[in-house]
Amino acid sequence: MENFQEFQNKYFKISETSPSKIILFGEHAVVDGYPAISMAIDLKTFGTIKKLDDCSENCSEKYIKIDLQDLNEKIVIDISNDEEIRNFLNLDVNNIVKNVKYVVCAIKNTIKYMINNNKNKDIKILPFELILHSETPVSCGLGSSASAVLTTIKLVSKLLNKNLNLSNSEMAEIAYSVEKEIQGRASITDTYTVSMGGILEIINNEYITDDLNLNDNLVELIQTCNFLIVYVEERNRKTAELVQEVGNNPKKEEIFSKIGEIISKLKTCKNKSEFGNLMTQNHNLLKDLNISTQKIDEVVELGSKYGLGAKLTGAGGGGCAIILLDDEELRKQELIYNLKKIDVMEIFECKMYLNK
Ligand SMILES: Nc1ncnc2c1ncn2[C@@H]1O[C@H](COP(=O)(O)OP(=O)(O)O)[C@@H](O)[C@H]1O
Ligand SMILES: C[C@@](O)(CCOP(=O)(O)O)CC(=O)O
Ligand SMILES: [Mg+2]
Repeated sequence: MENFQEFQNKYFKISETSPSKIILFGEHAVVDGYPAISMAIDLKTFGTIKKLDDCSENCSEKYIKIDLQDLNEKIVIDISNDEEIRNFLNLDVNNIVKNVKYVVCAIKNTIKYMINNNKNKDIKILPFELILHSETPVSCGLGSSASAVLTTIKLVSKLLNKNLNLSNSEMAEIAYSVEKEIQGRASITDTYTVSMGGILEIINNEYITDDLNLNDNLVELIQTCNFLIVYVEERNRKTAELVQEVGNNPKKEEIFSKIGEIISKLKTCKNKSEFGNLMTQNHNLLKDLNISTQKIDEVVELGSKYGLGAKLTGAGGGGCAIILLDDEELRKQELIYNLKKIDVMEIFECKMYLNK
């Protein structure tokens, strides 16, 4: 009969969750160093990991198994010998055609980080099975990529060394390395927001949290705001493509600096009406960047009519919009009624996520 240690090794199962995010101001411009304001939200990715039977040293077949339920994809990575492991750690994930690249890259970069930072000198890459599921709709501007990546990093680092407690900023650093590797051009916004929780300001690709001098008045104002998240329509392009396209837009500097000016005005913004107005102004600049769609514009119009302002959130090209709600319940009901009339995909109440 197996002893307790053997039993634990065999069935050791770890579960983790991570939030997703909205960008209140500054998407795309933030990739070029302009400021952005983001907030972690309570729509989560869940994951679980367990060791697979680690057959004897001479065993010729060892695998990492990944089950990505939302993508309907199952993947197997061969780690049977040193050469297979080396190949995996040197893998160019952008050669993978399927959408599994974020999670595969997260596993690869976590293992590399642990090896390079000597957190676990004799790190043994054990066969394991990882399962992910997200309540955040995938690829629609709510940072599902960052959320799936962070959940994977938490699980893999814990499984490979259960005494190792990577800090939130270490995990954010690994998560950012993944988004950068896949997007090419990427800011730290999504990965740091889901890792740190709360409200963040990003400037020059560095972050300021609300306990690190982020403008108090602004944080207080945002905390009194009620946002609605509207999943307007499916996005047919990934963030990576949209970011490249915007990067080649000849008007981008002019538009980004106007987005920067909106964020400066935010610092002296006194009330929700002004805040909502600035959101709509930010949206109009994203429209000029050609990343909005007719249906998102319709939702933004409804958001400005029945709420206090609205904009698309994330990379655009479809996906989600956020609306700042009027405090009057009747206006909210009118808004929801009109959103349903134009057949939006889903409506979420927006709750801020704070890291305990
Ligand atoms: N639940 C998930 N499980 C596995 N991979 C996911 C999940 N959610 C997102 N991803 C990965 O992230 C990609 C979408 O990322 P991206 O285009 O940046 O959209 P988003 O705006 O949601 O971050 C998916 O194609 C997939 O590779
Ligand atoms: C467009 C961008 O500013 C945010 C992308 O967010 P999402 O992947 O669409 O959730 C890109 C980035 O900051 O790296
Ligand atoms: Mg993303």
